[in-house]
Amino acid sequence: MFEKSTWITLPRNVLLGHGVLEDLGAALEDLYLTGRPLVVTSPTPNELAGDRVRAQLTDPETAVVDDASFAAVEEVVDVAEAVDPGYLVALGGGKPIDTAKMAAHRLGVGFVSVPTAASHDGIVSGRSSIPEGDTRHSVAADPPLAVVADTELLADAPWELTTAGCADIISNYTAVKDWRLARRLRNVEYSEYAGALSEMTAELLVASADSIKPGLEESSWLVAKALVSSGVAMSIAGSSRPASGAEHLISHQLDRIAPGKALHGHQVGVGSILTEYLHSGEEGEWRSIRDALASIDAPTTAAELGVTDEELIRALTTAHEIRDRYTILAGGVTEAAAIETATATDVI
Ligand SMILES: NC(=O)C1=CN([C@@H]2O[C@H](COP(=O)(O)OP(=O)(O)OC[C@H]3O[C@@H](n4cnc5c(N)ncnc54)[C@H](OP(=O)(O)O)[C@@H]3O)[C@@H](O)[C@H]2O)C=CC1
Ligand SMILES: O=C(CO)COP(=O)(O)O
Ligand SMILES: [Zn+2]
Repeated sequence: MFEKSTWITLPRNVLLGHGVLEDLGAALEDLYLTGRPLVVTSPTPNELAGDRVRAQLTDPETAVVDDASFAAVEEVVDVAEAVDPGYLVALGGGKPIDTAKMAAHRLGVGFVSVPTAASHDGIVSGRSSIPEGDTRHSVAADPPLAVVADTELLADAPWELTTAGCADIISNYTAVKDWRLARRLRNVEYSEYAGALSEMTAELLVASADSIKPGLEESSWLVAKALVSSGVAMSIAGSSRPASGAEHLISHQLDRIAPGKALHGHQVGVGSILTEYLHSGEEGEWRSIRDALASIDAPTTAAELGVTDEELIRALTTAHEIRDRYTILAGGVTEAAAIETATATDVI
């Protein structure tokens, strides 16, 4: 008997382009949302775009969070208790969007994603990435009901946020390799569609690398399209697997070992150079990944990330402890192997 089934949840409206922030009100109307809106944001995005967002909402309340954590989710839930919101509006980078995503899930309401930076592919995904103690959870939530990604706003953000988004996409290459490895060795459920979409997204972005330059709004357009596509791959998979493999584990570990030093996207990009080398050795594609990162001004070394060689090696040797996700790191990489990998790839 045939017993397979799937349930894919995707945003209903994706508005992407110059000036679309002014269409937020129309996008909300199209969703028939009712009740008070609660804007979940962080300090810089609130300052940059909070008033433009609130001007399109009826009787909005705002919760400003500083990070993506279970405590931040509780802060939002506390504000929501007084407001009884009908829906949330997530405004900012990956951290407020992840926080709002989880809070919306907790509160049983929908949310709309308004990114202020093209820095990560959680804009559309149905998962939140939340650190807790020695681990990092990929928490199931719902994707946004709508995404309003204004390329004018994204292009005004510091260039390194856009290069971080590019690197988060380039890391899909190794994430999918890890996913396939886990299917072969651990019989992990694998989606050909999600894997192919994730890889194709990285390929198309790398093919457009010449058009990704600071000061060009076109760059934000290209990167934001890729971020949406990668988020859809995660929604199809029902997991962050298509966009998060061992390179992400290394980045999550760096967040613990050397907090605040580098952006998520930049860390996963460097992680991808290392894990591609671990997958395929000297003859593998690690140079292509490094060159793709360099071509869009993303870091390719520990020094460019602002972390020490020792911190990088510690992250590489301990990354497998972060969560129970089978990757090329399997039971761990010895210090000698980590040093050889990082040296051979010029990461240290
Ligand atoms: N759920 C998922 O599927 C995914 C989740 N992620 C998560 O997203 C996070 C990374 O996202 P990222 O955006 O780098 O992190 P942040 O949200 O911390 O944003 C990075 C920095 O950019 C600032 N900022 C945001 N917008 C602007 C702007 N327009 N102009 C100037 N500064 C701005 C933020 O300010 P401020 O400090 O005020 O916030 C912050 O300092 C990680 O926690 C990662 O795990 C990443 C990929 C996928
Ligand atoms: O960053 C992600 C995809 O780019 C997802 O993060 P996780 O590794 O927490 O699933
Ligand atoms: Zn990521």
